[in-house]
Amino acid sequence: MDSAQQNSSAAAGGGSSWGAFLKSIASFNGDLASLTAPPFILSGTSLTEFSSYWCEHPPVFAAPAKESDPAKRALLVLKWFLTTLKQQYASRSEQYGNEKKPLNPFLGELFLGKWEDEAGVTELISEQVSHHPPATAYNITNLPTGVRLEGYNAQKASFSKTINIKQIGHAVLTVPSPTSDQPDTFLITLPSLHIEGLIFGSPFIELDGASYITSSTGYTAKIDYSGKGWLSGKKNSFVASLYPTGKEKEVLYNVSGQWTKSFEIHSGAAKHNSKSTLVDSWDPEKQHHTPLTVAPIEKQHPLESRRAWSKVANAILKGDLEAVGQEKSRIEVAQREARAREKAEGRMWQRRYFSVHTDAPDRVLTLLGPAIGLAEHGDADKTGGLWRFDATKAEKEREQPQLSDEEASKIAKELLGQ
Ligand SMILES: CC(C)CCC[C@@H](C)[C@H]1CC[C@H]2[C@@H]3[C@@H](O)C=C4C[C@@H](O)CC[C@]4(C)[C@H]3CC[C@]12C
Repeated sequence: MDSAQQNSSAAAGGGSSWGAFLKSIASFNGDLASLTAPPFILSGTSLTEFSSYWCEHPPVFAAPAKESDPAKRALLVLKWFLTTLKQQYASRSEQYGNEKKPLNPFLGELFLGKWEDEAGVTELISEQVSHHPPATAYNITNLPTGVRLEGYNAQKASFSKTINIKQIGHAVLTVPSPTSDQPDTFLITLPSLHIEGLIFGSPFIELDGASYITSSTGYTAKIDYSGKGWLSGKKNSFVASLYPTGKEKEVLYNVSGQWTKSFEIHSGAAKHNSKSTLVDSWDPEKQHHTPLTVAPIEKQHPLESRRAWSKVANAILKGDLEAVGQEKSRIEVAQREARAREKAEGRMWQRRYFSVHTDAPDRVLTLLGPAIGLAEHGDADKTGGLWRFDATKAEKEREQPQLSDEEASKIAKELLGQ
C-alpha cells in the first residue's frame, strides 16, 4: 500500500482521528503550528530544510550569469524559478496525496549544506530568524559565478473550504553580469497555495493566484497558476509571460505547462502563433538533480535541524506518538525558558547569519517593489522584520572553531532540553 492509500484508509478506517482533524481545521485560527494533526500526517522534516528546494538544479540556478543579453538572462531566471516549483510544492508528495505537516522550527534553528556538481560548489544557509511570527531566512550562493539568492518566508493560513496559505516575504536574486560591473537584481514574490484532497485524507498542494519576478534591467515575468477545475484544466498548471516592465502586452516570451511535469518556452505572446518558436523546454523526469550534502549528524552544530530534531524524527518514523510528544515538548519547554532568561537578562537571541534591515528604505524593495505591488517595508510586521543576509556575521561563523563535545552538550541541554 502506498502512503496515499494508507492515508485514505486511515481517513476511512481511523476516521475518528482524521474526522477530528478536519473538524479542528474548520475552526482553526490561522496558526499552522497549532494544528494537531493525526500521526500519519506528521513529517520529521523541519521547515528550515525547505529552503533547499530553491536549488535542486545548481547549473540552472547559475546559468543566467553566463548570458550577456539582459532579456535572455531574465528568461533564464524565470526558467530556474519554474524548475524549483516541483521540489518546493510536490516533492514530498510524489504520488499525489501524501503531503505532511512539517516540524515547526525553533528560533535559531539552522539548516546548512552544499551542492557539488558541474556548477561547482553552491552553499546553502537557512536559519529560523523569528518564532512569533515564525519566519525562515535563507541565502544560497553559487561560488564560481556569484549568483546569490536570499530571502525570507512566513505563512499566513486561513480556512475556507480548505486550508489556504498566503506566503509572506520575498526573495532577491543577484546575478553578476558578464558585460558589466553592476550585477542584475531580481525581486521575486511567492505564490499562494491551498491544500487539496483533505476530505479524502490524501492532501496535496495546488498553487493559485499569480507571482512575479521583476529585474533591475527592466523585465518582469508574471506567472499565473491554475489547477484542475470541475470541468477543465490540468493539475498544477501555469502560464507565464516575460515582458518589459510596465508593458504587459508586449510579451517577449511565454511559458506554459505543468509545474510538476513539463513546460515549454516560446517566443512572443502566444504558443500557437505563426511567429512564435519553441525556445526551450523542461521535463523534470529527464533532468539530473543534485543532492544536497549535509554534515553527518554528530558533526553538526546542536542547533542544526537534523541533529536537533533527530529524536523527534526517529519517533515519528517508528510511529511512537508518546515519544514524539515528549521529545517535542522538551524542545518547546527549553525554548520557552531560553526566551524567559533572555528577557530577564535584557538581551535578545542573536541570529547567526541574518540581520533585520533597519537603515533607510531597503534599496531593492524601493527600486523594484512598485512594479509588482510589493511594499517598501516588505511586510516586516508579519515576519519579525525585513531580513537580509549579513555577510559579516557569516564570516564570523565561518571562523568559529568546531564545538567540543562538552560545549555542544551544554547548548543542546540549555536550548533544546536534550
Ligand atoms: C498536510 C496538512 C494536513 C497539514 C498542513 C501542512 C502545511 C503547514 C504545509 C504543507 C505544504 C507546506 C508548504 C510547502 O509546500 C512549500 C513551501 C515552500 C517553501 O519555500 C516555504 C514553505 C512552504 C510554503 C510550506 C509551508 C508549510 C506547508 C503549507
